[in-house]
Amino acid sequence: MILKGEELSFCYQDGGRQILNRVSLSIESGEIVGLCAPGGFGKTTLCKILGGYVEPDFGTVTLDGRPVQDYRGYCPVQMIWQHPELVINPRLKMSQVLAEAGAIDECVIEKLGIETEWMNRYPIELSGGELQRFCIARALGTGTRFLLADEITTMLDLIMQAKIWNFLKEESAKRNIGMLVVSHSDELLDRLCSRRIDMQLLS
Ligand SMILES: Nc1ncnc2c1ncn2[C@@H]1O[C@H](COP(=O)(O)OP(=O)(O)OP(=O)(O)O)[C@@H](O)[C@H]1O
Repeated sequence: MILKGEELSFCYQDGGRQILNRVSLSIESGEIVGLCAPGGFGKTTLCKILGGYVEPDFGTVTLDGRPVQDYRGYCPVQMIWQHPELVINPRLKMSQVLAEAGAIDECVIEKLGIETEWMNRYPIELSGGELQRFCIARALGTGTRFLLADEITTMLDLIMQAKIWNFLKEESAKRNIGMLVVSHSDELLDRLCSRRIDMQLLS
């Protein structure tokens, strides 16, 4: 499969700053691609558009030629956000949060170190790092083909960061999932990615 963004342009308000200007990129199944640029350059915005959360003002996002916005129900392109507390419904118990994603392989839960006891808690009763592990699990439903990982480990300690990236790398290889990894860490991108896209060179 191939996830393609073509000629993407976007600004948040009419007449506001142009965040994306005819940006094109593509990611193939099983590839791990780094995305870098200075803060505020538009990395999160690009991910939101690639994941179908926000419509571009111009341009298209397709998955094997089919517009990503056309997917109803579970979208094969899943985004993991930088701030887990902002994307989890505070009124749901963690077991219900996971149920929203449909089928998730039991070994995903296990490898992320999610403890059974946490399932019965509300989001406010978990640490940021514990919550982020639920968000990663939720993004790895069996229908996921591409993952957009937007600075997902900044709130985790170094040991947990290493565990999560090793796990995601394995999962990407095992399930042929394509991944776009947004990070300010050159070291992480060097270690993980087969190529890197510098957004400053895209438009
Ligand atoms: N909902 C919004 N409304 C208006 N402007 C926004 C909105 N979201 C982001 N912006 C602006 O768009 C620009 C790009 O933001 P974005 O979050 O995509 O950048 P980023 O490269 O991911 O930044 P960082 O590395 O700091 O996370 C920033 O100037 C930001 O202030």
